[in-house]
Amino acid sequence: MKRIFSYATPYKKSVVIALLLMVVELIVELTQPILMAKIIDDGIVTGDLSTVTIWGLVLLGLSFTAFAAGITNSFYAANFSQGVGHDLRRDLFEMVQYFTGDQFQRISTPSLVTRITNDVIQLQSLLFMLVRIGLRAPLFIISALIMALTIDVRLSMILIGGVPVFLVFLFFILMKGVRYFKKVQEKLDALNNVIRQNLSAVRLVKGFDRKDYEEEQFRTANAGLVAENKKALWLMETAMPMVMLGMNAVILVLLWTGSGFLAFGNLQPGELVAIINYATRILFTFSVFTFLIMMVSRGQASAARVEEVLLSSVETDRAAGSSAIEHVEGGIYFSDVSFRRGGHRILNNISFEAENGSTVGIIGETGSGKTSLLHLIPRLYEKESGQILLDGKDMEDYSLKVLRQSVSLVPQEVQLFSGTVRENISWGRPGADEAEIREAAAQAQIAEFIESLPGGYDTQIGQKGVVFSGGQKQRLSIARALVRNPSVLLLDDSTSALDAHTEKQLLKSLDDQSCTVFITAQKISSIQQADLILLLDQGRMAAKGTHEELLETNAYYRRVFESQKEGVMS
Ligand SMILES: Nc1ncnc2c1ncn2[C@@H]1O[C@H](COP(=O)(O)OP(=O)(O)OP(=O)(O)O)[C@@H](O)[C@H]1O
Repeated sequence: MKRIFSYATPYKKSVVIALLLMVVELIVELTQPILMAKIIDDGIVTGDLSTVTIWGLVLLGLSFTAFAAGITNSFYAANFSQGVGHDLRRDLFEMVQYFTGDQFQRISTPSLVTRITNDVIQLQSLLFMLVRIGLRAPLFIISALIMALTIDVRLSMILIGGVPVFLVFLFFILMKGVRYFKKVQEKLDALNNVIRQNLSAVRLVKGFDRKDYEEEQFRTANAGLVAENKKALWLMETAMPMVMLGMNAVILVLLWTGSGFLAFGNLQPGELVAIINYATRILFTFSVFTFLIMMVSRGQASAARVEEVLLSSVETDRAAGSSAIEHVEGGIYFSDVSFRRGGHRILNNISFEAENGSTVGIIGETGSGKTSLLHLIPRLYEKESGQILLDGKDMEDYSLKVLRQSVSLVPQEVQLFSGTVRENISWGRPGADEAEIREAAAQAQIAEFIESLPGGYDTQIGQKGVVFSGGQKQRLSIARALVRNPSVLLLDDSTSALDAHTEKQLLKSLDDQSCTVFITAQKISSIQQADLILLLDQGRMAAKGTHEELLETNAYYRRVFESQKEGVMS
């Protein structure tokens, strides 16, 4: 919670004003029973109507003051809580932009969505209630007890005796509540996960006729959320009546003892009314406390989840580096690099050198570690051991900003955005001019197709526009990477959907680029012309060299090449 509270600093003024107004409300509330006692004892009992009128008017005036203070307090409390919510969402979103692959694996995407939206809303509500009644409730209980003591010590002791019992009970509820609400938020993550998976694979679900299975998954996740919510709410809903029951018992004891004191003339009727009034208000405050405890329980669970993301900054800051190196040429050197994920060694002692401006082909069976190797270059993942040099300097000496501006990755799963073709290409480098966008499209061998569209570069892509084929999408995403003028271009199986002719043209065009190009592929023909070919086998470097060298020295490479050649010819 500490980190969350630090977000209150810019809203100090709102908090201070809200708290001052809360004190006004508190003072009025505390004086009301005393004024009532005065009206009864000095006015009603003695038949003095003018005392009743004067103090009655004072009571009315004070009530209006409390009303105005309450409304204004709400306004400042809202200003404060909404402001903190806004800042939290902003920082969480920014933090996620710097997340490494491992961090995304640790906190899933649906969970991040829940944290940035729902968890922040929980915290906003908690902060609002804290400023509105959070301090007022305990302050009122303490001051009301003191006021009651000034009226009658004997009766007040009965009241004071009941308070610790309630506090222990409420603490127990708080501890249980935090556990329950943590589970509620986890179930919400699980439900979001099911919805996200279903929506992103909606065509697959229809194609495979898996609607019933998906509905069952949703029903289970939905029922899980309801069950945890019920548990948490049941806890809170039983706590409130139990507090009421206890406090009513205390009031009964007060009335019974107080009537005895009245009969013996040891107490004035107004004094008994005032003490009962304080007791009733304390009772009400305890019931508000129960509600507040529910919010604190829920807020604490949410705070822990939000802070987990915010505290990732330590990791991110470390990864971000603080180097002054601004320019990247593109020479890459791997020395004995190993990489581990989910407890498994994915890459083992990989070593190679890619000269600046050269083309490196990476080939190997599915799951051999090609994608993982590429992801180590822009530091989307962190290596376990070994050394990666960029232009002869340790990769970790570069700031993430410079590194990722110089290295362009075209991922295996192509991602286009809603918008025009032009916007999709210039997304790679905002500010790229028309000539640069067209040049990147030409280099990616997609310019001709774009120009054949009725809207040209203004054609809308996606649900409301043209749907591109797999190969067109691949080329568009290569254009998006090329418009950045990268020093290192990483193509992860990005030519797999192209026909042989287009692929050849594209590879030739890439060969003319001055950047270092890494291409992973299943087909040897896609990387045959590379200056260096890396053959991976279960995360190990099985062989490396040019196509001719590998044909000569590596039987496995030769066999694969022959079988692929036959496949093409047959
Ligand atoms: N997040 C992860 N957690 C654990 N293991 C992973 C993770 N991502 C990948 N792996 C494993 O790492 C190995 C290498 O995966 P990688 O995607 O790098 O292979 P690849 O050669 O690119 O495969 P493909 O040709 O199918 O794309 C695989 O065995 C895969 O199961």
